[in-house]
Amino acid sequence: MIIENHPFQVNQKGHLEIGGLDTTLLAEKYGTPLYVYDVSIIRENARAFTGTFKDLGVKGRVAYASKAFSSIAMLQVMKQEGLCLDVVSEGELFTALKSGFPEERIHMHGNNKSYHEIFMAIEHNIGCIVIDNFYEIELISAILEKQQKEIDVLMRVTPGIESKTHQYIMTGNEDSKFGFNLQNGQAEKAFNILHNHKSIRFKGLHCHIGSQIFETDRFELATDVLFKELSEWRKKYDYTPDVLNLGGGFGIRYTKEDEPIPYQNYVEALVQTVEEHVSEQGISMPEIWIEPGRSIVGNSGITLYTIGAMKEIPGIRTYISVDGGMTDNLRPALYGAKYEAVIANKAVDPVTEKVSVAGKCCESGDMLIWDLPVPNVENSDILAVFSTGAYGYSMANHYNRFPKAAVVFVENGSDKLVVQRESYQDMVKNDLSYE
Ligand SMILES: Cc1ncc(COP(=O)(O)O)c(C=O)c1O
Ligand SMILES: N[C@@H](CCCC[NH3+])C(=O)O
Repeated sequence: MIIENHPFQVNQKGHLEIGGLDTTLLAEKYGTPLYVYDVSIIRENARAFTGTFKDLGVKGRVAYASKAFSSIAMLQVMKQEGLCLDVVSEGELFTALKSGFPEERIHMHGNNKSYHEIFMAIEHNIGCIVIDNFYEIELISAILEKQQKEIDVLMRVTPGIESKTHQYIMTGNEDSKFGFNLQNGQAEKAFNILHNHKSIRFKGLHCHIGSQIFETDRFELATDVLFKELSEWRKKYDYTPDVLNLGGGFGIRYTKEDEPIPYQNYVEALVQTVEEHVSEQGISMPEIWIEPGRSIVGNSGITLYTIGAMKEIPGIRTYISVDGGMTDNLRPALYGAKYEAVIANKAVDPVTEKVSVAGKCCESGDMLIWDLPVPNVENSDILAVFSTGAYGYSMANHYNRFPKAAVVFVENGSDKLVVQRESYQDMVKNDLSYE
């Protein structure tokens, strides 16, 4: 039997399966909370993007936004799929290098890159730095001079477009901490510095309008805004871009209210919009780069929890508490994000009640799901929350000194531990005594 809205099945015992394996056995083997990824879904998602560029015969790059989930094993899967990689910090870059990711396929982002981060990126000859601000231009110039090198860069611009998503994850609006503003002339000023720079190879523009976006129209609108500016720069400076990076942000299904469109549609819409502008302006087609994070890993991951305490407040609600919460999934507390879940060991049992799933942190706001329909729930049942593959582990934290959970990859019926569960010893390893 197939689970509604999610790419998983139920086995003959009535247990939820992932990648051909019984989730209750995975929970028993590795403990809970446990993040489990079906790697075949990750590959399928990645190929939906790369395959569309191939089918359209358009030169493109798909850079996995590793902020969605960065670990050595995950980046090795991205490498195997031939993707490029977006990193936003020295830590993400370090992980990429440790995973053996080809340096020339790494792109570096960040709205406040440190001297150190830029130094490391240039030292490792990464493929591209996406410049965000004037201070960064100064830092890069000084480091290139010191290392006697050149580097490819893109310039991040904010097109002044509000995407239809949560306010915290909009990035392309005018009032944004990211990038150079197109409206007030900052972008043109930066362009003049970059275009004429002796050791910066200015390849083009970058724009990312936000995350968890379901329509193609805002992406098309943002592309229109870029071409309006580019048309000016062509007339004034005889400049045409080699590359346009149109960001990530493609939406996935968390609950039945979400209606994601096929990933192919985003690539097709972006390519078509760029082609129209290119032919109108009579210039050559730039390479189109995109940076999906959530859409590559989000629906491939689930989190398994063990249900513990339950509290019924007659006439109000029943709380069931799990052995994780906002420490392994901050999204409900931070964005009011919604999730769906099943009792993994009773995946086909008839629904009898609604319960609300609480985490075990000392915060009333530590609620994972409100009003979840479930069969008769008992202590020690296993709860499986869907679509936790993106921004789960990567935003995990140590509140209340809960150790970070383990991560397991499954593919073709076999399982492999890829991130160990943290120990209490790990938790205190940087603490020093004051006695
Ligand atoms: C610059 C940039 N690129 C790519 C992404 C990836 O976004 P998503 O995970 O929604 O695809 C983000 C996050 O919003 C981002 O800020
Ligand atoms: N962390 C966010 C997305 C941030 C995107 C990065 N700019 C989320 O969970 O939805």
